[in-house]
Amino acid sequence: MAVPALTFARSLCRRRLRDARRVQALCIPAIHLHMTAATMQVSQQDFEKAQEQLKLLKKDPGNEVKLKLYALFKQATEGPCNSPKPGMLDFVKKAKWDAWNSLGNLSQDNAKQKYTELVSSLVSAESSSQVKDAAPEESRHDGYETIIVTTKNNITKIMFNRPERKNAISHKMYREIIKALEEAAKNDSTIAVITGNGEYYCSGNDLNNFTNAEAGETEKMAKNGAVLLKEFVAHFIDFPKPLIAVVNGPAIGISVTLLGLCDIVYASDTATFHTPFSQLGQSPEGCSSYLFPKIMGLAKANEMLLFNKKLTAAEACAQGLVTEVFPDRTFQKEVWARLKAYASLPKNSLAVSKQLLRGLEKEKLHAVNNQECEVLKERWLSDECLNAIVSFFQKKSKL
Ligand SMILES: CCCCC/C=C/CC(=O)SCCNC(=O)CCNC(=O)[C@H](O)C(C)(C)COP(=O)(O)OP(=O)(O)OC[C@H]1O[C@@H](n2cnc3c(N)ncnc32)[C@H](O)[C@@H]1OP(=O)(O)O
Repeated sequence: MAVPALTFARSLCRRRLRDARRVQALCIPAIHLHMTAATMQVSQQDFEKAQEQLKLLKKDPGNEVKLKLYALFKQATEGPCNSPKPGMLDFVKKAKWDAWNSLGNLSQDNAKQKYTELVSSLVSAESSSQVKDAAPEESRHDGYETIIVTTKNNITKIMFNRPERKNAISHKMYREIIKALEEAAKNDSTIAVITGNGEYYCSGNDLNNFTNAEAGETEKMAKNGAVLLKEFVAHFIDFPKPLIAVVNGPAIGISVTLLGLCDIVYASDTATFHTPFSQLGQSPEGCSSYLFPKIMGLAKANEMLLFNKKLTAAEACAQGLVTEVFPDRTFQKEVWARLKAYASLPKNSLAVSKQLLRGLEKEKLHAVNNQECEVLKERWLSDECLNAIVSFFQKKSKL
C-alpha cells in the first residue's frame, strides 16, 4: 500500500518532470547584441552569436520569454507564420504557433534585431545577478552607536562595539541590544549571533552605570536599573531564533551569564569566563542562578557564582557552558564558515525546534529573571557593592 506522503511526493515529482519537458520542448537557440550604430541592424553574425549565448544561459528564463524567443527566431529565419494551426489539445505546439503567429508581418530583419536585443537583456540580467550571488552584500542596520548590527548570509550579527572600554555594557548599549534583538527576531535572517569587537568579548556591566546617578537618587537609579535589566534579559529568554555567542576573548559578568540563554557558544581559546559577583558585592543575574547549576551541576556553578572562579575556555567547554573551543588563529574563519552552513538550514524548522527545546522553560526563566533583578536592586544599594565600585574607579582593584 502506498504511504500518502510518498504518493504525494511522487505526484509532485511527476508534475515537475512534466513541466520540465514542456520547458524543454519550448527551448530554442539564441544571441548577443552587436548592432552597428549607423543602421541599428544586427548582422547575421550577431544573430548567430546571440543563438550561441542563449545556450549558455544558466537560468531558465521562463516559458513566456522562451515562447517569445521561439517566435522571433522563427520569424527571423522563416518569415511570417503560415503553417496550419495545431489542435486545441496540443498545448505546446499551439502555444508556439500562437506566439509566432502573433508577430504578423514583422520583417525578418526586425525579428532578428528583437531576438538579439532580448537575448542581450537576458545575458546582462544573469551576469548582474551572478555578481550578487557571488558576494552577497552585508547590510548594516542604521541607528546604533554602541553596537554594530549587520545582516549577511541569513545571519544577523550583533557586535559589542566599545573596544576601548573592553565592550562594557552602558545603559545605552543595553537599550540598543534590546532593539537589535527585536529587529533580528522579525527580519529575514535565520539565526542571530552576538560577538565582540576587538580583544575582549565583553567586560560586563559598565561600572559607570552606577556612578551617573545624581546625589540622593541612588534608589531611583537602582530601581530603573532593575527594570532595564529585567527587560534586557527577557529579550534573550524570548528570542525566537537560534542565538549563537561567538566569544572572541575574555567575558565577564552579565556577558557570561547570558551564555546560558544562548543556543550555541563558540569560544576562542583566548576567551575566559568570569562572574565575580560576590567580589563586587552583587549577585547572579541573566538566569544564571537557575541555568548554571542545570548546565554544569551545583558544585561547579557554586565555584563560579559564589566564589568568582574564572574558567578557561577549555574548562567552560568541559562544564557544558561552551559548545566548542577553536584556536584563536583560525577562530573567525572556522566559526563563520560553520554558521553560514547552519544559517542555510530551513528557517521555520529551526524556530519551531528551538521553541520545543526552550518553550517549557520560559515561564520559569521569567520568574527567575524577576527574582534575580529584585535581589540585585537591593545589592546595588549595599555598602559592599558601593565600596567595590569606588575601589574600581580609584584604580585600587581590577578583576
Ligand atoms: C542596567 C544595569 C544592569 C546591571 C547588570 C549587572 C551585571 C553584573 C556584571 O556584569 S559584573 C561585571 C562588571 N565588570 C567588571 O567589574 C569589570 C571591570 N573592569 C576590569 O576589571 C578591567 O578593566 C578589565 C579586567 C576588564 C580589563 O583590564 P585591563 O587592564 O586589560 O584594561 P583597562 O582596565 O585599562 O580597561 C580599559 C578601559 O576600559 C575601562 N573598563 C573596562 N571594563 C569596564 C567596565 N566593566 N566598566 C567600566 N569601565 C570599564 C577601564 O576602566 C579602562 O578605562 P580608562 O582607560 O579610563 O582607565
